[in-house]
Amino acid sequence: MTVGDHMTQLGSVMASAMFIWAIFKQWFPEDLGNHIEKYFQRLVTYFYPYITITFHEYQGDEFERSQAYMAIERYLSTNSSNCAKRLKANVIKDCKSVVLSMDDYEEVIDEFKGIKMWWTSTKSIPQQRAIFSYHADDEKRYYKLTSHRKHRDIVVGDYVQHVLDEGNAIATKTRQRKLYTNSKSENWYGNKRTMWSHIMFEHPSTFDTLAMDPNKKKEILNDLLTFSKSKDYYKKVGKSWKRGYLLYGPPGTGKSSMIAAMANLLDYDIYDLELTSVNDNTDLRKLLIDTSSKSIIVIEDIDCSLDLTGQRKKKKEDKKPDQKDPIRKKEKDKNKKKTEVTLSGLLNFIDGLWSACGSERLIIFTTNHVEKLDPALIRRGRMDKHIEMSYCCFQTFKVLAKNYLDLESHDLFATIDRMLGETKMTPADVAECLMPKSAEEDAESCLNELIKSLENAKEEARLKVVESEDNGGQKVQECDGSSDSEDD
Ligand SMILES: Nc1ncnc2c1ncn2[C@@H]1O[C@H](COP(=O)(O)OP(=O)(O)OP(=O)(O)O)[C@@H](O)[C@H]1O
Ligand SMILES: [Mg+2]
Repeated sequence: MTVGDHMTQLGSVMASAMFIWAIFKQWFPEDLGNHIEKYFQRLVTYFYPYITITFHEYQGDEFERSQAYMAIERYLSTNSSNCAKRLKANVIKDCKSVVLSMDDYEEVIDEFKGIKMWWTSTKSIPQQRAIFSYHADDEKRYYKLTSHRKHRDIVVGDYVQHVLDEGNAIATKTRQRKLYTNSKSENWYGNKRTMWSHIMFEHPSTFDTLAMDPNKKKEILNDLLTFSKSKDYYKKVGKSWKRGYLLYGPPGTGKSSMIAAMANLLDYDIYDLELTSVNDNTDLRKLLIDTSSKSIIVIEDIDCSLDLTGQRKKKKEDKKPDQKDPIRKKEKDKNKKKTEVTLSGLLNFIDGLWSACGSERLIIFTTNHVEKLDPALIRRGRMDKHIEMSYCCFQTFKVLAKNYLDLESHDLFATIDRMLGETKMTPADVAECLMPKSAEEDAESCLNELIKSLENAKEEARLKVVESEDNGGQKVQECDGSSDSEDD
């Protein structure tokens, strides 16, 4: 008879004895019954030569699945698929791969340093179902590890750690990156699980496809790689392991593409934080606590999200209509009424005590108007690196030409070089010109289209200057003639 059979038989004898005792217990006074049960348990433990450890899927009132449970699940999924007879299939990565794990009540045997370990996956179903529960179901799953008592130290110490480490290593290898976004505070219904919703993150942008000055690109790349390897350094200097980036520049210069490239480089998740959906500073803190390590927390268009900019500035500035971006202004006004997140709340989110929960995180703000931001928000230490994403220069164009047309040089490059120096055009607009619109369009016609667009942009810019000069002249005359003009 194997140890496994022995354990099963002994286990069932003990279980039967416990069952019989449960029937008899009701005939005893409560105190006496509890007393007998205590000694009975001790007796069972004395004769039962095994130790059993359970790992529950949810611990206490936590909404999140236990990290240990998930690590064991992954560890056993590599192990159990060979031995277990009943398996659960979990389809991942757009139905491209299947992860198998032990089905409920299935048992597998693992071996560690010559010692046998029995794993069972079990679930308990509550007698009374909750009328309303946040969990998808009320069944409580757990893994039970059983081994011989004489190996207790190895099981509790080395083996459990080995399983958790292996499980986490498998997670890193098979990790699917996610793009999270926060739902409106009023839709959380007190349930942590509804705070962030996510989709799989599969953005194709990389540092190779990102068009910008190669030296600047290399500097950012090194900065990111150094950060990701600096766990010990941050600990040594007493800083939490996080780094802030401010990406600024006109629309279409590659700020969002840069964030995607960063996530792809470091294999991080992205939390796209929509500040206007957050009710107040308390909710902001809850969201922060619920983000994982190895992630990028992004607040796009920070100047439009909240009135974070005007608090320390003159009121007069606020009263001016946002003529440049009326849609964003309207949105901003609408949202300002709903959210009570303040600048100090946001600063606390970035580098207050709460920000130290979790580690290995990037916090990125993007803006089209860096000059509008409160200096406190972007000072070094909060936003450690300020990166300007600007209009297309010749270096940027060369990366786009290589990516979009497979061209490293061409006779027309010299003309484009000269024209880019004279005209402001975003990489997004340049990329649009370089993209062939039909099968007949070859590289040269794309370059010619770009030259035409650059000529048009130059002419438009010239007309704007003439127009503004005319308006300026007119305004001076108006000011001379009237004392109650708007600017006064
Ligand atoms: N530097 C760049 N390198 C490569 N592609 C770029 C770059 N800038 C813009 N693009 C192209 O233009 C599109 C728009 O760029 P992106 O969304 O990154 O701009 P943005 O700076 O985030 O704009 P906004 O300020 O409006 O959010 C991208 O999908 C990409 O195809
Ligand atoms: Mg963007």
